Amino acid sequence: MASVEYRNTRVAENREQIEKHVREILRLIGEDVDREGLLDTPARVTRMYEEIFSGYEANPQDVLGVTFDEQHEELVIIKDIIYYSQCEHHMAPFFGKVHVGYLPSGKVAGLSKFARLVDVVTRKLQVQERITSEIADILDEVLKPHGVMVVVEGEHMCMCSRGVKKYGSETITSAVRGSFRTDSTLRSEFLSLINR
Ligand SMILES: Nc1nc2c(ncn2[C@@H]2O[C@H](COP(=O)(O)OP(=O)(O)OP(=O)(O)O)[C@@H](O)[C@H]2O)c(=O)[nH]1
Ligand SMILES: [Zn+2]
Repeated sequence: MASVEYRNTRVAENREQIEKHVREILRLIGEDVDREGLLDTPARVTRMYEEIFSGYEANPQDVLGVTFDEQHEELVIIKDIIYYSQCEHHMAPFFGKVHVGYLPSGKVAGLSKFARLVDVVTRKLQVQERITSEIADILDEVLKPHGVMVVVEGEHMCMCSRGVKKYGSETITSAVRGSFRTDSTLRSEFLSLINR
């Protein structure tokens, strides 16, 4: 599989209904839905949903695509993979970076596939902890490596723009599988390389 750009086809199928409901929300918050600036907003929001909720239809295992045999059994790190997601509590954006490290056991995946995996796991309603463990579990399942470690950094708009309003606070989550669980030197090597 080369580059497949996923879209949420359910959103496309239900376009009219979604647009109608967005328009209704605008009306209910006190907006003039007929003013010029808002006329195309329901359609724009619907198109945006096709994109930001495109993760529902992808099979994350397939996204890793072609894996190949390679006898490199030392640490491989793909760091600073940017993601944008929506928190399932408020439907507010949260975003940041994913760092992945793994110890291959004879099978590696194309580097871009890690970024594609991050895209499909994050482009749906999520919580940061689940993003972290889903990525670790999928890599563990597909590549069957000696070990995997995933670190996710995130800034949550539901904590910045509303509620506690703590702009700039950062959430860091990690998940370890296989040898990363028991080998603290390996974890330290991974952390020092992603923080260098
Ligand atoms: N653990 C976790 N919590 C999250 C994530 N995204 C948002 N939240 C939290 O989900 C919680 C929802 O709490 P509720 O008390 O039901 O909602 P709320 O009244 O809007 O809470 P406040 O944000 O404290 O005003 C909040 O504490 C959010 O900060 C996430 O990715 N992981
Ligand atoms: Zn939230």
